Amino acid sequence: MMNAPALPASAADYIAHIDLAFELMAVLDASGRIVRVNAAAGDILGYTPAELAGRPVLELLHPDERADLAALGAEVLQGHACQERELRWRRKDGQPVYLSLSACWSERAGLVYASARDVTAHRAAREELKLSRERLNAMLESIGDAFFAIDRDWRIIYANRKAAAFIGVAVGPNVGRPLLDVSPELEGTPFIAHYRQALADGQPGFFEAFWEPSGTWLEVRCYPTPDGLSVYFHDITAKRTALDAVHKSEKRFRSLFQQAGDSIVIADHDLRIVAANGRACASFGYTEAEFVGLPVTRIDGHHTYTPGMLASLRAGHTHLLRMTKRRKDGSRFPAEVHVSRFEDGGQEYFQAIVRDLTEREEAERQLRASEQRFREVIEMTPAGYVLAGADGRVLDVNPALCSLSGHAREALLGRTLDDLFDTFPWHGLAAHDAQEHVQGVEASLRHAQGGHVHVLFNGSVRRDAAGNVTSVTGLMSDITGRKQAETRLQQLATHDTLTGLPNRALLHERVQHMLDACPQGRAVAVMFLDLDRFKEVNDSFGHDLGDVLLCEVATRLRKVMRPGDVIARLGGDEFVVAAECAGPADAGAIAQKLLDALGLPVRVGGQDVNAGGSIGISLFPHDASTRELLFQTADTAMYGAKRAGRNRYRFFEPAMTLAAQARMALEMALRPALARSEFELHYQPRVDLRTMRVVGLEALLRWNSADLGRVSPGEFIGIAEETGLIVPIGRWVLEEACGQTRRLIERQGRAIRVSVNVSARQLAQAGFVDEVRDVLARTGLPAACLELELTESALIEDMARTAAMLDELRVLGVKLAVDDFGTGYSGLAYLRRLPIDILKLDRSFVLQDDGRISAFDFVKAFVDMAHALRLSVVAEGVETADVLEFLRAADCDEVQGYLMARPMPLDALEAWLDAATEG
Ligand SMILES: Nc1nc2c(ncn2[C@@H]2O[C@@H]3COP(=O)(O)O[C@H]4[C@@H](O)[C@H](n5cnc6c(=O)[nH]c(N)nc65)O[C@@H]4COP(=O)(O)O[C@H]3[C@H]2O)c(=O)[nH]1
Repeated sequence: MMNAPALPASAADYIAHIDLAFELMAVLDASGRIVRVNAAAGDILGYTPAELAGRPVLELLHPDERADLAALGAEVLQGHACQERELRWRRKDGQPVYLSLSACWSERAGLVYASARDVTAHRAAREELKLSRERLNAMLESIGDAFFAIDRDWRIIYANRKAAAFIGVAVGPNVGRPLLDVSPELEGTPFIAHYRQALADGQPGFFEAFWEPSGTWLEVRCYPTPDGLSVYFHDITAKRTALDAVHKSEKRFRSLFQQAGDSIVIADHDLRIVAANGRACASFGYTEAEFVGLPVTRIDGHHTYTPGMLASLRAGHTHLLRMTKRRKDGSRFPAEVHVSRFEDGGQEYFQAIVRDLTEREEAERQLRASEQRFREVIEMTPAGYVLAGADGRVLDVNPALCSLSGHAREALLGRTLDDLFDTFPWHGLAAHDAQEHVQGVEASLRHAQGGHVHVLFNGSVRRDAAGNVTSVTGLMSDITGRKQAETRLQQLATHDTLTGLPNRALLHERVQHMLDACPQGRAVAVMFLDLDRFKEVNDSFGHDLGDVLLCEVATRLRKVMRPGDVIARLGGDEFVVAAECAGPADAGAIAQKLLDALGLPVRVGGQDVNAGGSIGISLFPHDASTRELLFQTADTAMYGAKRAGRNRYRFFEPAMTLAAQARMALEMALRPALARSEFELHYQPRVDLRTMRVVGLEALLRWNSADLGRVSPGEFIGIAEETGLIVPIGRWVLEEACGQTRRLIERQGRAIRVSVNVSARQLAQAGFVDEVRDVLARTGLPAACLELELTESALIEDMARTAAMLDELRVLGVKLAVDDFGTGYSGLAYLRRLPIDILKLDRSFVLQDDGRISAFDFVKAFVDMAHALRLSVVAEGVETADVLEFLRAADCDEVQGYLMARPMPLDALEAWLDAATEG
């Protein structure tokens, strides 16, 4: 023991007392050296107090802890007391010992007072407790179930992770919090009710409940503990789902059983019914209760479950039977029964599924009746019917198809549709995507005798569930008649009915096609052909024979032209020919061939007639670049040919267009000419050949156009006739001629006959006779002084009507002359039927083309014949004395011509007459 400051006596007592303490108590100086320790140091550290006195306290400490103690010592020296700091010390025997140290600094004493409690055992126990808690936790974490514990205040004491996953109770942060704060969803659930119950009763609880938030079924066990409540819960969702499924399936099965469309009856080993569904009750008339215990024979029309069948059922077979079943009221019904056997719970059962066939048999009966009706309809229908399989082979036909095709039924069966039809309208029939139906398709059926029959085909296919064609049905009606009518209609619409040649519409189409296809360097010639003498033939022989001529012309044109060429008739005597050729030379050759063909005489009405023709040619692309222009120019060229003297062909020339334009200008000028008083009459005397006295005058129209100057009748009369202007002009001429002649007669004091030209258009006017009568009445000219000159063609246009009209004129007293006689086709014979007085021989009748006088005998015979018919003969265009003599010798009656006088105005004529009379 070191020298220590003396303690007061009471302190000695105190020390004695301290020595008795179990705790180690020590006094240290400021440097940490032990001043004094009590006796407990021996027990705790193994040192006697003497051994420890004077030693630095740090030496007693475990080396690891020295730094801590040094820091602690520094704090204590600054006046901070140290409380219960656990530090590891080392006993004298080297064993560690844990001391809980408290120390304080006494400023006054300049000493540190320290006490230390041996906590080694306590610390070991604490460690042990901690370990055991960790083991428990590990165990609780490792169990598959969820677990949590709450105290009596419902505060969470512990929750494993599983529990957290289930109820949202996280382990760490929520320990100590009230359960319902952490998981408010629990409120009002069976869980809370059960926990309360267990806490209240002190009895463990067990229940299953559904935990909505996680969608899980939980099996829950809760155990009251002294602290509160421990709760385990186990996820039984899978089990519950499986159970539910079983329940549901059972329920479904039950409902299926009950609601099955067929009756289901289950019988036990003794063949007594143990169950029957709703349908069975409805079908058989028993209630479910009545069924139970009923022997199956009560519902069977006859005994079904024979030993043989039972054995077969027991061998695992099922049976499908067609039988009669019996209801409770004894009535019976046909049924199809499916019988089987099964075991349940070691018991044997028989099940019968009974399908009531009453409706099906009725439906089958109706189907048979409907099939029968269908058969009858098919047999009777006039439409051909064919049924073929997927391979197109004929399976069935009706009599109509036999008669349509000319084959017997047996000959048709087994053939393919392709054999049957020339062209079968339905391609790819067997293909998956073949059309379901075809309707109104035209097809051509092969006939047994060769040839084919046009039919209108309707068909449909049948398919199996996989969409494959299983059969084909077709119905067809004969449309040969309709087809012929269509062809005929087509022919009529595109062809001329008389000659069978294409008409205008088809001509346009064909020529257009030719133009479109015309190769570079080639040409298309379009020729307009007009018969020169058709009108005369028609007029002379009538329309029927005119038609004969047209047909003959068509035939000849066909013969001349090649197959690819186009020949058409536009109407009347107008034909058009079109051909592809090299150029003008070819076209000319073709035209000449045509003219040659037309030049040959045609036998019409017992006479040879020379039709002749005029052809206008236009060449594509030289003359015209479009079809329209090509036709126009060919037409113009044709008029050119006609004007050039007929029976010839002319190529189109641009000048022709000018001529046509000139003609148009003439027409425009002619229209107002009458109103503008541009006309006047000239008169040409007619002389009696025997006396050479003037016996008459011919009134000849003259036009002094304000625009065009003097225009000769040869230029405008034709246009006036074509346009109909000749009617009012002719009326004016008649009135003017009659009036002037009456005044002339008055002045001359002798009868002079005036001859007025009347055109066919005038004669065709219904009121012509009245017009003549009125003019005579108005002008006062005696009817005998008026002679009407009519052309041959005007006379014979409508013979019957003309004859009647001429008779009326004759009755009036007017003389009738036939003008230009000899230029037409009329023979003398027809004149006998008409009241004609005078024949005016055309100049060409007397003179040949080259100016030579015709054969005397010919003219003489003609004049004699006219005289025999009591007709006087006037010769026109007498220019020379030779001709005059010739005519005199031929016994001609009167003459007219430049030799005597030219046509002249009235005043000049009067002077001429006066001079002649005087002469
Ligand atoms: N080369 C020649 N010719 C002679 C001779 N003597 C008379 N002529 C002409 O011969 C024509 C006779 O008249 P047409 O045959 O009736 O022929 C007439 C007649 O068909 C028609 N025409 C004239 N005036 C009328 C009329 O008022 N009404 C109708 N519808 N036609 C008329 O016009 C035609 C031509 O009349 P024009 O030019 O006046 O021509 C007249 C006349 O001038 C002759 O010696 N040599």
